[in-house]
Amino acid sequence: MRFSDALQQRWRQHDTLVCVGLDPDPAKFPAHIKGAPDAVFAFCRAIVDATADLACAFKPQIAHFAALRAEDALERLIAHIHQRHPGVPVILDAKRGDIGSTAQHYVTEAFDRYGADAVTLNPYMGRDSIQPFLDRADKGVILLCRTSNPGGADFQALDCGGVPLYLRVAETIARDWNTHGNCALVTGATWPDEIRQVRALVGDMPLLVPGIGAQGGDIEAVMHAGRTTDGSGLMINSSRGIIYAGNDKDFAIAARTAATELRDTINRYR
Ligand SMILES: O=C(O)c1cc(=O)[nH]c(=O)n1[C@@H]1O[C@H](COP(=O)(O)O)[C@@H](O)[C@H]1O
Repeated sequence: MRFSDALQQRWRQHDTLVCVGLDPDPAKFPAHIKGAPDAVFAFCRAIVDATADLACAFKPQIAHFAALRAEDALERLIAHIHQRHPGVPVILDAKRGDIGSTAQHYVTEAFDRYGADAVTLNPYMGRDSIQPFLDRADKGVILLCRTSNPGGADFQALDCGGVPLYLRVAETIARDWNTHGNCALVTGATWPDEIRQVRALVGDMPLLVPGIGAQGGDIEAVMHAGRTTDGSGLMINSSRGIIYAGNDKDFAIAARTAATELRDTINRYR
């Protein structure tokens, strides 16, 4: 199934805009998992199995696996999600972007090696660096626009002919790059006014919104700024706020409780 169709199905039929971020950090694992063999996979699989019905997508962050030499665990985790929870799309958070010939290898990495349904990319090297991803019409291409971090404005908000650069990025992607309807944008939850401006430019294009929970983003403000007229259009990501909600034997139940609360809070403003 195309990423965009899978996402629509999760929003409509499963009534959730929650994206569960998978950012494994063994220092934060419960003691009984920390010492176990294959701890990264065991931890993430438990979170996935406890939250899949509450998720519009899962978003594993690749550096959290690669830094631990756990790429193999990431491959198996994505295969597990497809097998046990078919229909829940997986966004590989890799923030790639390079010249076209190298980009082709990043395409193979994300979609063929890892089997992801979508990938996060940095569009600031321009269209040719993204084209090989755009050509995979069934896959989601999620482009950094206005990131959640404090330094996000350093370059993204620079004046670009009377308009901040991130709005030029949003406008260009919506107008010129989205010919297959497979683009989405990253707009941080910490900047609701910017989300509102981006939404006004890009119609119903999906927005990935990280920055809820640990980074302090406000759900009500995000929903008012970014929801589409049918009350969807957003993948609201929480990573640490869900996966480290508990740190004892019941950590997966605690993650489920946190994801349920997030879904219900979001749905109050749809
Ligand atoms: O592309 C992303 O996912 C991303 C973009 C952005 O602007 N800000 C941001 O925090 N992220 C990612 O979203 C996740 C946020 O994690 P928490 O702050 O723990 O919810 C991390 O995996 C970040 O790498």
